[in-house]
Amino acid sequence: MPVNETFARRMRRERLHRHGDRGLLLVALDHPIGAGPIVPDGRLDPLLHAAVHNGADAVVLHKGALRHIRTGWFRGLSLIVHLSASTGTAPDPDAKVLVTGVEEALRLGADGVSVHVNAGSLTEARQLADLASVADACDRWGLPLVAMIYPRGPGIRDGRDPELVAHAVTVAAEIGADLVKTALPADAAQIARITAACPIPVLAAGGTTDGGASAVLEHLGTALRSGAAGAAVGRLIFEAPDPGAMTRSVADLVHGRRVPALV
Ligand SMILES: O=C(CO)COP(=O)(O)O
Ligand SMILES: N[C@@H](CC=O)C(=O)O
Repeated sequence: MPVNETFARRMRRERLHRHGDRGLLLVALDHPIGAGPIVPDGRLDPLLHAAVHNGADAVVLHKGALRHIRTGWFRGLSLIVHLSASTGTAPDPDAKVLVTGVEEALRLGADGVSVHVNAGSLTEARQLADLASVADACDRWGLPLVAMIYPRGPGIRDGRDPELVAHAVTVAAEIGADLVKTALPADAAQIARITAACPIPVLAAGGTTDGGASAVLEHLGTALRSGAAGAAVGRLIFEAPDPGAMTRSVADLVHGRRVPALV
């Protein structure tokens, strides 16, 4: 436990772990602002159903989505409200901006908040300042903060470069995040080095499914065996023919540390 953590923040951070172990599975549904609809009928409730019944600990949502889903899911799931956004069609899609704040997230019932920062982007300075102001508000309110930080920008050739990823997760910890989510490299030894050097738990992002679902599951398994504290997974789950079964496969890795049945 960090020595200067308040009772409220510690309680809320511990409560994120719905399965009583050290692993954390966040189902990330914060993609619609960036990429458009993620379900053909606009209904997120079936994905929430899949998450709550298959081992997820929390879901990540933008505030507007909360108007269109049932509250009952959160008897068995925690809610992380995502505070930042950009669209994929923007002149600079890497330029994330804050679209709501910590007090509003608390009014909405959040158990935690998340902020995305693209380290190396043209607007990195402003994104770091935004993360820092959210971290200060989280300190005031005792709310857990997840930093989603990725090396991304005009000078970044490989966003999974181990040196860049190690630096990025360190930035998140130094600014005051409780947890950091990033795209980890493929190599187990590099992941182990990154997670060992980072003072806060590192969550592995799922990432694109262009190489097939099995490749993403295999990567998540490697990350979890190499020091990742959990996973934040979106596309792998909401693009799956059976999101419930896919959530279960990831949850088995996160909570059961079992090698997945490849789908
Ligand atoms: O945390 C995430 C998005 O915010 C992870 O999403 P993907 O698995 O689609 O990369
Ligand atoms: N936060 C991630 C994925 C979700 O939208 C990103 O912006 O790349």
